[in-house]
Amino acid sequence: MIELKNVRITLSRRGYERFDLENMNLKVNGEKVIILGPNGSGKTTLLKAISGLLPYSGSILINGIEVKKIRNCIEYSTNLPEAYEIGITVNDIVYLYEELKGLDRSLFLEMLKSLNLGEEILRRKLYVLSAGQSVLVRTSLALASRPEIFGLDVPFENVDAARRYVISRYIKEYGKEGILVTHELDMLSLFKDYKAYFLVSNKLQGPVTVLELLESSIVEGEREDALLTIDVMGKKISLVKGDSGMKFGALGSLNRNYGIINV
Ligand SMILES: Nc1ncnc2c1ncn2[C@@H]1O[C@H](COP(=O)(O)OP(=O)(O)OP(=O)(O)O)[C@@H](O)[C@H]1O
Repeated sequence: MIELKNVRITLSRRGYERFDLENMNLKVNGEKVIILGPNGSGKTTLLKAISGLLPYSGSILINGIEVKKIRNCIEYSTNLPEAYEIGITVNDIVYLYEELKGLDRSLFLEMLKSLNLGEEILRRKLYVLSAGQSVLVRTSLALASRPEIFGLDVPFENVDAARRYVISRYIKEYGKEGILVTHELDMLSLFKDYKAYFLVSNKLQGPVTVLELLESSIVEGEREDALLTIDVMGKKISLVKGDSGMKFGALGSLNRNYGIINV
């Protein structure tokens, strides 16, 4: 189980504006959920904190244990590059992860094969792989350790259409529960029974099931019959059943959701 209670994460680098996520609350128990949200809304930041890669205040529990106290949580795997980019070859990472996370090498090799990635990739350093190859290798590494829980950041980014389908099959097959961050609306229809949350305007809003999302329309303002009302830059947008607004998947509707079109 992943549990976030009043989590606050502050990113600051000298000379850059500060970025804060606060009051993040979430419970993922025996299910896989999707987090959607505009560029820069903090999805990766949230996943990094859940993966033990960033400091936070409040509480992030993986199976009841505070993440900052866990050195290597065997039940949890992530595809975040920070967990792998240590300047060694994919093969060395495989050895390391067999040791550290119980990675199943033969499952990993089977995944590479079905993704049509030759084994020569094992001899290369992760950072010399193409963007798509890197994400496929990291996602396969995360899933081939047969984690109980996963946190996957944009596993379809830079991945071609054929391989997206292969990787989504593995995402569905492995891990009892987890968080999947994606922008790829085309892929949502493969995850219809998952719950979706929106990270917009510094709020984690939801859930609504992906099926409801795909069948819903977006209207401006608050509506009593709304499946979900989202705050987007101080304005309210409601997801409602039926065709009274713009269909969720229609051109422009997500833009509204993400606050690009001024409503
Ligand atoms: N070290 C840092 N110091 C200050 N701000 C940072 C730092 N790292 C990231 N940020 C900022 O934090 C915000 C959230 O970044 P994050 O990568 O979590 O967004 P995201 O929702 O995953 O975006 P995308 O959809 O583009 O991947 C961005 O505005 C980013 O510029």
